[in-house]
Amino acid sequence: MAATSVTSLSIGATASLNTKLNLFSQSKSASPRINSLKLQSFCGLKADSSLRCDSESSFLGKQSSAALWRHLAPSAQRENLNLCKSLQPQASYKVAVLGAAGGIGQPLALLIKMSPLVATLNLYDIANVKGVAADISHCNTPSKVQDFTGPSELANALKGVDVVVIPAGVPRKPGMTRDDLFNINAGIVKSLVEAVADNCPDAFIHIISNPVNSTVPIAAEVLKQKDEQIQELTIRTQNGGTEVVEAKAGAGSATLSMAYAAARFVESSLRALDGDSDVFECTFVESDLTELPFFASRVKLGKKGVEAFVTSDLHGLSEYEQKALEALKPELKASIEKGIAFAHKQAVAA
Ligand SMILES: NC(=O)C1=CN([C@@H]2O[C@H](COP(=O)(O)OP(=O)(O)OC[C@H]3O[C@@H](n4cnc5c(N)ncnc54)[C@H](O)[C@@H]3O)[C@@H](O)[C@H]2O)C=CC1
Ligand SMILES: O=C([O-])CC(=O)C(=O)O
Repeated sequence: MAATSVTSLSIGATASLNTKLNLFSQSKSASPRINSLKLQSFCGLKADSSLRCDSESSFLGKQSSAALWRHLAPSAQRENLNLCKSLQPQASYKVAVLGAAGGIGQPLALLIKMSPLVATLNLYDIANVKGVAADISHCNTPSKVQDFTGPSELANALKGVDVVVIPAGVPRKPGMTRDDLFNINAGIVKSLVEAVADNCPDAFIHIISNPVNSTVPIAAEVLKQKDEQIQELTIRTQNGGTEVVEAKAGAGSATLSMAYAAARFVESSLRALDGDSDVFECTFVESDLTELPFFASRVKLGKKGVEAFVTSDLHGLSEYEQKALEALKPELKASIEKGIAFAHKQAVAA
């Protein structure tokens, strides 16, 4: 039997594009490290709009909850916080269970459905998840339950998710070691974590699929590789024009790809003028998406030009993206001001 000092491991806030890889393990006997602001997370079974601090129905149980409270109360007082007030849970988080139709996935989904902190519970599996979701959705707690079946629906299951739990894969049969599961479960975990990195890179990821001593490192590696790929891709995108100038070695800059992009924009403009209500393009344009007066934005085109901005594009940025956005602002601001000053000067001179 493979050595397992751990029974479940978690990876927190992983592919946040800044190598912020945070691994920690929980043995069955380990006591949880608790941040007072996160105390409400431990009140999961209480599906009520308000919680008592000595909640008996916490996942921690009555004694542990009381011990936790004794531990936290002095520091709460020191910080002059009314912890009880801060324990009002709000159903605002999105959780996904991948492998939700399985032996662990089903009761896990049911238990998560009890949490007052969950607004949306996405249940994903390669089969049989519709019935599970329908069944669980009849529990009258606040969260909305959605089902997703098969790889084509995986990305949608993960969009905007805050916490992902992965009990997908095969379990042991008598006579098997956990390591015997490696050949099947390694690939499953790899592909699921790749999808997490692509769709909710800042989510907490909890891996249950065995052998965890290998599947957690697989997940960590997948996330690191994705991180490197994103950085490479960002630099390549920033230098796209230079790549062509250098390849043409003095014979000009981008012409074919630019003509293609412009022709596509013309076609989109014509469709918008023609009344098509589903025309979206990216363009550097006067915009109030940021504090800068112009910004490259995805816009909806209509008969009168730009009809709306897709504001959601700037929501949920990873730390890497947020830093990159802040870093570009001074240079972009200077370029915009230079253009405006030039136009003013010309107007005065005329
Ligand atoms: N970390 C730990 O302490 C423990 C880990 N486990 C492990 O948890 C895993 C799940 O165990 P059970 O729920 O009993 O197994 P199960 O066979 O009942 O459920 C697994 C589920 O995963 C789904 N699945 C398979 N491939 C998938 C994919 N590519 N994407 C999404 N879903 C997929 C299956 O359709 C099934 O619904 C096993 O690997 C088991 O060894 C089990 C107990 C404790
Ligand atoms: O023994 C298994 O295969 C499942 C497991 O990891 C556990 O129960 O600790």
